[in-house]
Amino acid sequence: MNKIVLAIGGNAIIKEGQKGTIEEQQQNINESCEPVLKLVEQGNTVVITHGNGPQVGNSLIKSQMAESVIPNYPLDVLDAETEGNLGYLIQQAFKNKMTEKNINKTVATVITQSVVSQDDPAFENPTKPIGPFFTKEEADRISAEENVSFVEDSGRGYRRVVASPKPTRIVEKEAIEALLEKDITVVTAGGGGIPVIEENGMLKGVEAVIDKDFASALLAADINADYLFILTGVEQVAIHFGTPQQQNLLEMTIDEALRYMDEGHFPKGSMGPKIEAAILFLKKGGKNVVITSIDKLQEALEGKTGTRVTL
Ligand SMILES: Nc1ncnc2c1ncn2[C@@H]1O[C@H](COP(=O)(O)OP(=O)(O)O)[C@@H](O)[C@H]1O
Ligand SMILES: NC(=O)OP(=O)(O)O
Repeated sequence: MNKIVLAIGGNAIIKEGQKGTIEEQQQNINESCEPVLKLVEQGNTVVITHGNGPQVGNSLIKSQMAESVIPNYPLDVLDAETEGNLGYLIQQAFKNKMTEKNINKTVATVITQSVVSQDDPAFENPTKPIGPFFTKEEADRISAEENVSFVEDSGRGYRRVVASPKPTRIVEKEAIEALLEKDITVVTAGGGGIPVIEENGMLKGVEAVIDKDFASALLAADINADYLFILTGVEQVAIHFGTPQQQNLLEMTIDEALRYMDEGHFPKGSMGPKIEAAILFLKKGGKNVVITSIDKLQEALEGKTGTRVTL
């Protein structure tokens, strides 16, 4: 049977147009359980990673709005908060579904730290969209008042952007492997893990949000996963996305992917990192990487849909 890493986008947990209440997030996570549990029932070892873009952006707004009464928290601590609270919601939803189906397994969340380089140029060039979507007028007003940057996000509106350095090491990798050896379903690398730098061998949090696709690719390669599924809002990656010329892709080689990237088909804050993460996984020795939506997981595993990136 296979070891499968499933990376679930933060935008699948708070969907476009939703405010992000806990009930909405629980409902969305519940909907994700069925296809994932099917993999567990088939005997696969499953690792669930997830995004935190909408959630950590919301936490940042909450923290800033409450600043006059309680201390503001740095972004790494907010990353940790979202990794904890989403981990809780995910492990509870999966455990309940397993109980319903008489699957006697433990689900556990591992809070992870992801080491990044202090010199990563991403600190000077914020690209990671977080939080809610705003109109252009709202984004212009907020950026003038608060000195924060916004980008247009795949035709869905404007979102605040923060630095997103590349993870180089998952500190808690051995803990994850130990749980997998005990056949425990692991939820981990949430929000890409908490960004930390190493100074004289010591770890220290830094203010950023790691792309969970990169952290998932790194983790999947490090634990020798057979499959990395990058699950997002679309069934397949496309060129000319969102235009009348849109063409969905069942497969593309790394060279084709890099050419499409150069031609601007994969935006930096959305599809771009997924493609780069897929390439990273393959270059680190990974074999199978597919980008698709969670409801198409089984069909994608059978090669019928999704977009497979190949060497
Ligand atoms: N070339 C493309 N092909 C398919 N989807 C694309 C493309 N370019 C941008 N997108 C958009 O990017 C989204 C994935 O990015 P995002 O929602 O930020 O990821 P996540 O699911 O990790 O939160 C897709 O749902 C789609 O709306
Ligand atoms: N941290 C992260 O990659 O979050 P999203 O998947 O929500 O963008």
